[in-house]
Amino acid sequence: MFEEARRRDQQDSMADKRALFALPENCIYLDGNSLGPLPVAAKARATEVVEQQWGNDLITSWNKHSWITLPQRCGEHLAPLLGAKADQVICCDSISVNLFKLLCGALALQHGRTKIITTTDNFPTDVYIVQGIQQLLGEERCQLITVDETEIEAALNDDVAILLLTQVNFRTGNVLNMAKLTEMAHQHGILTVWDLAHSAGVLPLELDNCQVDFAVGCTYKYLNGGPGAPAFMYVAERHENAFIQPITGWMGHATPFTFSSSYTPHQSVSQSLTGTPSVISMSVLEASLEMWSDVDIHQVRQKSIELGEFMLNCMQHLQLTDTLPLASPLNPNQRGSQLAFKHDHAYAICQAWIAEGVIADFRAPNILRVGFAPLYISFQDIWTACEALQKIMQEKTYLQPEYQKKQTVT
Ligand SMILES: Cc1ncc(COP(=O)(O)O)c(C=O)c1O
Ligand SMILES: Nc1c(O)cccc1C(=O)C[C@H](N)C(=O)O
Repeated sequence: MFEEARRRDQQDSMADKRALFALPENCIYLDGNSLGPLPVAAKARATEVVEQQWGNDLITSWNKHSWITLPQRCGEHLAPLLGAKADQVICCDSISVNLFKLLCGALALQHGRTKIITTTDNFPTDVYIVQGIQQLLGEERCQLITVDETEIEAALNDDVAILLLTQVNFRTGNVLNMAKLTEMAHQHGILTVWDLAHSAGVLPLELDNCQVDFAVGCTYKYLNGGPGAPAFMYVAERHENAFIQPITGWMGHATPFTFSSSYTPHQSVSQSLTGTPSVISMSVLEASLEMWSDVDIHQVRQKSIELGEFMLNCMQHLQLTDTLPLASPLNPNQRGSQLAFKHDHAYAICQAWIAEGVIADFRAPNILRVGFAPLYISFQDIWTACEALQKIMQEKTYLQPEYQKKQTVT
């Protein structure tokens, strides 16, 4: 398998992209689906923004370095990756806050319809935000309905206001069919909101072609924007005039610097902004997004699938398949850029793997999760990681007490 890994790395047309990242030595990083590593360009931009722009040019930087248009510029970099025409994507806040804005605004467009359907196994914040809106507006104006991923289609009817779905399940990696579900929702007059946290930067997306209404996503995973990097929002052009988000801050005003005492929404996606952009984070994000200008997302997807399939072959070769059964779909086209394995000691196995220099993550209650970020992960990384895993499983090193101790953030 090692020879095969070496051969595939030699044939990898994306192998040169690894040099764009400041990866630590002796570390195989299989957690870019939670926090992407540091791009070299982002590190340099952080220094420039802090030392030169903030340190030296001070407040003149809003104009001199165009800080004020960072949310729109980051949106422009993202749009092609999302399959969106320009002027529909903007960077701001977090997924959670952006979901609040989109869901409230979309509910208002649905005159009298109150039901928001999402999946029971969605990432919790998506569900919590709907619960919060339900509490704020009362059940007569917002009603949360959660269904199994297999029951989504059956739950769609003319009473439903919004279908809120995460395209790639954060635990299993199962991919929902965006084109089909969006079309089915529209047949019932339902608006769709897609969470692209585990899709952006790794799955080819076609928001415009799929006629998606609204979408959110984060930039700290496969897009390498850094911890807590600003999220993004997509508002389809056809909703631009009618959609009004509820956190009507001055940055969403048509003319913020007239300091008018009454709110006039910006007639563009900029209306989705609320307050001052986090300039340092967003500048770093912009440097990371610039890396994508010559990357073919279809090639990224192809390598992601190959890495996943190669890992499954290695696991089989090393006789790990029975001890670590797959919790992800077997069909690579049906899963995102990750594999999930079930084990009662998944947490401790993950800790023992980290001690061997392989960083993956644990998702409660029993999932060992591995993410594939094709720009910097090699086939040899996968083979080396699997060999380390085999040693841990054979020697049962995960039973050592030091690996059982739970940390705050897993
Ligand atoms: C599907 C999904 N939605 C939302 C979030 C988190 O959103 P936020 O940016 O608000 O922390 C995550 C991960 O943290 C996620 O996996
Ligand atoms: N956003 C995170 C954070 O602030 C701390 C730790 C992890 C995260 C994550 O992104 C978790 C991730 N969405 C997941 O799928 O598990």
